[in-house]
Amino acid sequence: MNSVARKLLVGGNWKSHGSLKFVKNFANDTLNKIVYDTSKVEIVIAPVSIHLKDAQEHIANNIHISAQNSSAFEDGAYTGEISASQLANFGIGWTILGHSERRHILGESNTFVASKVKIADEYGLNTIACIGETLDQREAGDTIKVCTDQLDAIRAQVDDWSRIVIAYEPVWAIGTGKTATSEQAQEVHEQIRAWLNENISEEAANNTRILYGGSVNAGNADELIQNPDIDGFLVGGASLKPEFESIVKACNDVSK
Ligand SMILES: O=C(CO)COP(=O)(O)O
Repeated sequence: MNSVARKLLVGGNWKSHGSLKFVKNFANDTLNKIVYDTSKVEIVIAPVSIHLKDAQEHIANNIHISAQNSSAFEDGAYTGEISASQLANFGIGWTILGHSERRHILGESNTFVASKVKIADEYGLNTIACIGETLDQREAGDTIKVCTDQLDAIRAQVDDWSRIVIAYEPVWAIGTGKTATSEQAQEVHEQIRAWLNENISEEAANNTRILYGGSVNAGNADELIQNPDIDGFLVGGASLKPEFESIVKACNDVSK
């Protein structure tokens, strides 16, 4: 594989947090003031869906707005769902799919997640596809198998990987304060890239961003981003705080 410069990506997954006041204040006080090189770093912020319009209105600074989910179905009789076509129509260019909270709390299967990625791709949305193992799976030595099974399910339905960003989020590191060590994260990212090379294409392996997520904060971002296969972060808790700026800065300042 050639080494190519991939644009780094910092995603803020706000989960089911925030209010309209928070969206406006955080946009004005933090997000819109972040100084970064847009040729090097991309920022994507994902508020809850009823805050998307306000996020579009208040968040500037070349920051993309993302949904936190999109439907596995087209428009139709699917109560409570928001379709990829409706998001695209609303001017939303990104969606987060397969987050472990949806896989584990809401029971989304690998195949169901893959159906969502397929439809999102058909409507031109960029997808941050989340994968990752539980602690039990890691301790059983199944980390790579779990991750590649999740990726295989997407591969079975999606040919074009150019709009897919992968987020490796070990479930045991999410919201726990336990970050994967730099070595643990790099090891998995390297194997995900090797999977892309073998199963999608060399081009996909070279170009696909692989983000790390799980207790990323201002204190560990500098070290994690030094790794050759870590192309940015998907940040939960720290993306709701002013320290998000330092995480973007860590990506902006790294030389790879
Ligand atoms: O789930 C995550 C991002 O999608 C990570 O959450 P935390 O950064 O809060 O651990």
